[in-house]
Amino acid sequence: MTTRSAAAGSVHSDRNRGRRVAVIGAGSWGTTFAKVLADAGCDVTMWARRPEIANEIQVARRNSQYLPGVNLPKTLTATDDLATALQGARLVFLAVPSQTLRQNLIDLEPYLDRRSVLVSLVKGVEKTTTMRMSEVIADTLDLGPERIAVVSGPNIALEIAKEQPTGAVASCVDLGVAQEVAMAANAPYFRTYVNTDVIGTELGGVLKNLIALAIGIVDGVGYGENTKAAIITRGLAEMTEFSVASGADPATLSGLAGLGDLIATCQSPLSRNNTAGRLIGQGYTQEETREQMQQVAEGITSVPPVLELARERGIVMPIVEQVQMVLSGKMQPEYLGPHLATEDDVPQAELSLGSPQIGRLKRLFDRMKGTRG
Ligand SMILES: NC(=O)C1=CN([C@@H]2O[C@H](COP(=O)(O)OP(=O)(O)OC[C@H]3O[C@@H](n4cnc5c(N)ncnc54)[C@H](OP(=O)(O)O)[C@@H]3O)[C@@H](O)[C@H]2O)C=CC1
Ligand SMILES: O=C(CO)COP(=O)(O)O
Repeated sequence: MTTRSAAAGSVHSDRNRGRRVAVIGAGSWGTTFAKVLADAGCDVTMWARRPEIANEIQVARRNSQYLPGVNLPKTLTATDDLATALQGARLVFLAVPSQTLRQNLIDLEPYLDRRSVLVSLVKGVEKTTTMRMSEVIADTLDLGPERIAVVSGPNIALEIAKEQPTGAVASCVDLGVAQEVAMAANAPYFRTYVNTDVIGTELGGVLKNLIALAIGIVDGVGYGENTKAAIITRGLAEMTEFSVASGADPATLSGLAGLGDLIATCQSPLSRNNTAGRLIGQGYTQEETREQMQQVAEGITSVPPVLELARERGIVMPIVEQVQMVLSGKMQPEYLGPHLATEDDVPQAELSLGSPQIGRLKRLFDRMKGTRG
């Protein structure tokens, strides 16, 4: 079968001819995004922290650990040396775990061109600071917002690596910079749109992971489509309320970076968050689930900081609250639902909460009464 990138010929390549970009991180998303950029005609160098991964990409055009069966473009190069990866790169795409990003930025700063734009592909929140990734970049590198962009959307890596068509949003407060990022990431099978709502675009990617965990949990329990549809619908309401309270435009949450990504992640068995939730719903502990997962499931780490921010902002997130209770072993997975469980719903023996927590849940439940579905 002719691939879309081969069929499209040089139209995309011409627009990006000579554009040097770097991708930091060679897991499933870093490698896939590097392929998108290369198929869009950019001159891409990936950085892998393990030399054997860089070597396999460079020599065999494969990353067999993260993208089995996928051939990578010949124009893609890889290295385990940060200075080489960053040399001359105007756009630097970051595809590392959210909890390591700060240290990765500290490591790469000496080699960074002061005119470079940093583009986060990461969908998590820093646990220790509750910062979004664009905030971590600004904080660590002391960059202005016009030098920081994010890309997010319904982007399950393996599907895109196989050139199945989809889209994403590139966002920066400077529309010109968002357009530059989008131009670099427009491949025949990957269309990148633009907006200037960095907060909404970024939070869409963070929050959908938490709802996907809830979907996985009820799937693991054996509940069907009604339960999942209700969780997705109410989940989107939670995502939107939280994001708007954080400064986002609500329209962003009904676009590719919100609803689009929510649907993809909640429906796909390839989603790591969905998979982690399913294991927990089947009765594995959080620790056992982490051990079984070979890849990053950002949602598990993001739950506590998101709830902390929600409380600060006076936002009620019943589904995320319940995910937290299940993850911490305080509620059995079968009691998770689209509404907030209270002690009236859950037999006391199944709910190992202290009385302050029950009081909090009751207060949240009271505030939920009359909420539109
Ligand atoms: N996969 C997907 O479909 C999508 C993922 N994302 C986001 O992309 C981000 C990266 O995830 P993804 O590529 O999927 O994760 P993977 O689990 O596939 O890969 C993780 C990558 O991070 C590297 N890594 C781990 N620890 C460190 C560290 N301390 N310093 C530097 N690199 C490290 C790993 O290197 P090593 O192999 O050496 O361990 C590996 O390259 C996440 O925030 C995720 O939410 C966004 C959209 C889609
Ligand atoms: O962000 C993603 C899809 O857009 C990938 O989701 P997972 O991290 O759950 O695999």
